[in-house]
Amino acid sequence: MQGLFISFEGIDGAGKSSHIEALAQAFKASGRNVTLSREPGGTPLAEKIRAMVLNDNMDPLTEALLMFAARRDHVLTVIVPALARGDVLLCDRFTDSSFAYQGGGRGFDTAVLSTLEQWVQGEQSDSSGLLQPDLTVWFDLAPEQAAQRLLASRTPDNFESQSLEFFTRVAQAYEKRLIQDPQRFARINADQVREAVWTDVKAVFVAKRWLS
Ligand SMILES: Nc1ncnc2c1ncn2[C@@H]1O[C@H](COP(=O)(O)OP(=O)(O)O)[C@@H](O)[C@H]1O
Ligand SMILES: Cc1cn([C@H]2C[C@H](O)[C@@H](COP(=O)(O)OP(=O)(O)O)O2)c(=O)[nH]c1=O
Repeated sequence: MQGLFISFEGIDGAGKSSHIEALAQAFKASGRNVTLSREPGGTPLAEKIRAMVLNDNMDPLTEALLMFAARRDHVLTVIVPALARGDVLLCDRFTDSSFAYQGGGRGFDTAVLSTLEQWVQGEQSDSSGLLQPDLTVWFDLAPEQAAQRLLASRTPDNFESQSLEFFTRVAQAYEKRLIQDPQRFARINADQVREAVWTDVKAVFVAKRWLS
């Protein structure tokens, strides 16, 4: 069976987590092997990098390089092998996060990000160019709403402690990525009760005939 690469995106607090878990269960129930992973992270090396980027102070270039260094290890040791096995790979964040957070949020040069994307994902692809998810599910929620949800839930890290303006830029950068590659994205209205969000998420997978 052909592997499926699905990434999940959105600003912090948009509510990705429980739906990724539910999709993993649904795919397993349909008989598929599922690999669950996340970025930054997903390998022992990349998890060490994750601890640094989420907690240490650094300049935007260092941050961007570390995100892509973690991704390189993740692509080579988890993503490519999982897809070769025919797994459904559910990944909490991928390169769209770098364009959204480093590009949009931090204002870092997106041309440099595109070069890093090419280096890290270029040689893994077939003739079409880059290794990219087959589908990216974008949980779209206003930054004000996401901040409310996070207030109630956890101690903020380097990114979660950013301003509403930062997250507005992150959300705008996601929108730009969607416009550049609309076929790859499913935009979910995350400003609904959890059950309604799940109904919308599930419908995307049913429409693609990946779940019934
Ligand atoms: N539809 C929803 N309505 C209200 N709160 C939600 C909803 N979905 C998730 N939450 C809560 O919002 C917080 C952030 O959700 P989480 O899944 O951790 O977000 P993310 O992984 O996208 O950062 C958690 O406390 C979670 O329980
Ligand atoms: C993958 C990636 C994540 N990030 C940020 C977005 C998130 O704030 C943070 C970690 O994401 P996430 O795992 O969603 O955080 P949490 O476990 O707290 O829900 O890393 C980037 O800035 N660039 C990237 O390329």
